[in-house]
Amino acid sequence: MTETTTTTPLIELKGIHRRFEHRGQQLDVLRDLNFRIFAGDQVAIMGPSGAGKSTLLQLLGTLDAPTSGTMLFDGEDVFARSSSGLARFRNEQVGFVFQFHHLLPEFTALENVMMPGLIGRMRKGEAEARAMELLEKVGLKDRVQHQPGELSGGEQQRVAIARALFKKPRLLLADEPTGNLDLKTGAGIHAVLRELNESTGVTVVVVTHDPNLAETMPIRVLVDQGQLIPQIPGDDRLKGRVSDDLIDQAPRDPRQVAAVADASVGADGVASSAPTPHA
Ligand SMILES: Nc1ncnc2c1ncn2[C@@H]1O[C@H](COP(=O)(O)OP(=O)(O)OP(=O)(O)O)[C@@H](O)[C@H]1O
Repeated sequence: MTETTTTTPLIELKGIHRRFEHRGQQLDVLRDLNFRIFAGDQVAIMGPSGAGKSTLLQLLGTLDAPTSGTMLFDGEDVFARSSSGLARFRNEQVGFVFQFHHLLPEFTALENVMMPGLIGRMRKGEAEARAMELLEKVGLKDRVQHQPGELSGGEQQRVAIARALFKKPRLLLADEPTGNLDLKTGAGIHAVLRELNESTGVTVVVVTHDPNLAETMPIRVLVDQGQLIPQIPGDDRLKGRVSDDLIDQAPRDPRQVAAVADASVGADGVASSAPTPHA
């Protein structure tokens, strides 16, 4: 579904900076990050552990806010909203899928998927019909009455994807959705995400460690030194999405980045100095 376009981006990140402060130390995870995502894009975000992938995804989903910078969603400065306005934004526009599916174990697949509708006071019949349609789309028509414990890991993740799409969000964010799965099952999950992107037009952004899975997504970016650069230097598909001077930038040796990130983790397992220290 991805193509270079001149229309208004669905999301525009402008000069995003995210600094964490921990025990008096500052950690600048994202630094002057600029990126555009267009409606219908399929984006893979890669980068070594600690580079800031989850931080970026959390910002895209407004679960976290930048220290400075702007995020426009369909032209609107979303972080200018009140906290209830942000909650409404998330509820209406964003679906989340995480590494661990967070399904309710005592409910069936169907009930899990229709839960957002029931919470939102949708009529039961309507919620059920929508959930059935989504479960069919993710290939689980024959598993609707199974509880999560009676489903495989890949099937559970498909249920989580169906649930994330229940409210017809325009943006689907997935943080390592295959991190807990073997390669073949993970490939199946990426295929489902691509099919849903193509059939519903939902914009998909996936964080993944796995280069094989990332390769199935047309837009591939790397978090490197707090910015987003193409995974493949010179990748024309990034035109209009990252600034021209970053398009040809080659990533640093990932082992170097990982080594710096590891060095930033203190004995308590929490980052205590910056992978990209603030001068
Ligand atoms: N709330 C926080 N307070 C302090 N430091 C934080 C906080 N959240 C994240 N960090 C630090 O920010 C850095 C980036 O974290 P993030 O989770 O975004 O990395 P990641 O690229 O997703 O890593 P991984 O692949 O291991 O999940 C890490 O060094 C982390 O310790």
